[in-house]
Amino acid sequence: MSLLATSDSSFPLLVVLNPHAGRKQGREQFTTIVKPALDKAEIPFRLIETTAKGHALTYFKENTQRILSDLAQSLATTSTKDLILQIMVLGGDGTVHEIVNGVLGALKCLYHAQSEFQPKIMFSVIPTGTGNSIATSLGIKSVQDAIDRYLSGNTQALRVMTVSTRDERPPTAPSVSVSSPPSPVPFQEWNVQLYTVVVNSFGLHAATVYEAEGFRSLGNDRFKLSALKNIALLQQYSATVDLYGPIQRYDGTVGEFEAVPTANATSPEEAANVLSRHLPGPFTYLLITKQASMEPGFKPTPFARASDEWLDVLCVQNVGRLTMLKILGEAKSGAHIDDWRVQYFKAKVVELETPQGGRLCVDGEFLPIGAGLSGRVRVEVVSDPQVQLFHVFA
Ligand SMILES: Nc1ncnc2c1ncn2[C@@H]1O[C@H](COP(=O)(O)OP(=O)(O)OP(=O)(O)O)[C@@H](O)[C@H]1O
Repeated sequence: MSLLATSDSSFPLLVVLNPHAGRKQGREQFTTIVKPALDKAEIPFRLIETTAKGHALTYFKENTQRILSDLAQSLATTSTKDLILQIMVLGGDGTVHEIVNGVLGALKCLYHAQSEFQPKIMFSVIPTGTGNSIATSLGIKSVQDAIDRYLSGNTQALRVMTVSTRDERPPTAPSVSVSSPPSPVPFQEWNVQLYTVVVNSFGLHAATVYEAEGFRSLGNDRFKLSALKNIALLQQYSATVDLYGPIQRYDGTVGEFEAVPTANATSPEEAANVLSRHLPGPFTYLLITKQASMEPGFKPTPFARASDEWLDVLCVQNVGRLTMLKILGEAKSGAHIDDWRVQYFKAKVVELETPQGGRLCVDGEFLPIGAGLSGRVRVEVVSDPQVQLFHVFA
């Protein structure tokens, strides 16, 4: 998709610079590479430098309506469907996550009044964070590469996931049982807590990200150090996970995803519509993501695509230290998915429930999970066009 048809060259590109991301080199990268490139291309921009955690979230919550109204004025249009707002992010996935949540928080109230309100938000992600999962999954190799892709104008959808918890009303669905998985609980009973663009994780991955914050000065190595520490003290995380479908599972013998077989299916069509799969845990490692790579050289869900409607679910249940080390070692290239102890699914909805509570890592933030059915958490890919506004220069 090219931007040339609908963007307004006089409206400034918003450049959001997180000076704290990665090894704190964002400012330098901006001054030496990004700004000269934008100046050379005569692209006007407005710089927003974040000053603290949560700044980008608050900024976009408070200012998105005004920014879009200024953009509409500059385009002399009344149709919000024509609006394309470009945001260049010098930061990592956490900064993109804050902006997405800020924009959607700002637009929520407009939707009651105006069902047609669907601007497009185009991100240019300049990888100056640590993991840079979005940029790495797109194959972006450097700051210059990201700028070149911005200037070439090709974009693709950046599908958003929701993370929801149950509301306070008493449950109407049957409680979970190992022998018979529950039906998905109707969406009206769920409250969206957060929007997420990269990864939701539980178990070792969540523990690794949680502790890696303390090793920020090490750059990318902070994840390796934290992972090694958590593998040395490896825990199994009690939970049950239900996948709702249709569901596909990667089959290493053919190198493809296949519909999850069911004992009762009488035809391939029926098998393709398997609607649920119950995983009893305990979990060593669980990722629910739309990105193929979490960081350069780490490709846990190699078939994930930011632009499609699938959740990629990587699941390792109840394995020991050596097996986990082997699996993570092979995940550098993506070869781990051929290991029989790794379950790799595609699903539409994932629900997780823990007996004693725990924490879900949501794009680097941490959502506490309550114990039992009332703490059940649900992840799904958004199909609502009023939420699915985001695109990324690819
Ligand atoms: N000026 C600031 N000082 C301190 N923290 C900030 C500042 N601006 C933003 N932050 C916070 O920095 C954190 C890290 O940002 P971000 O996630 O983009 O980088 P990263 O963690 O290095 O990269 P990645 O998420 O790709 O691994 C975010 O939680 C963000 O809220």
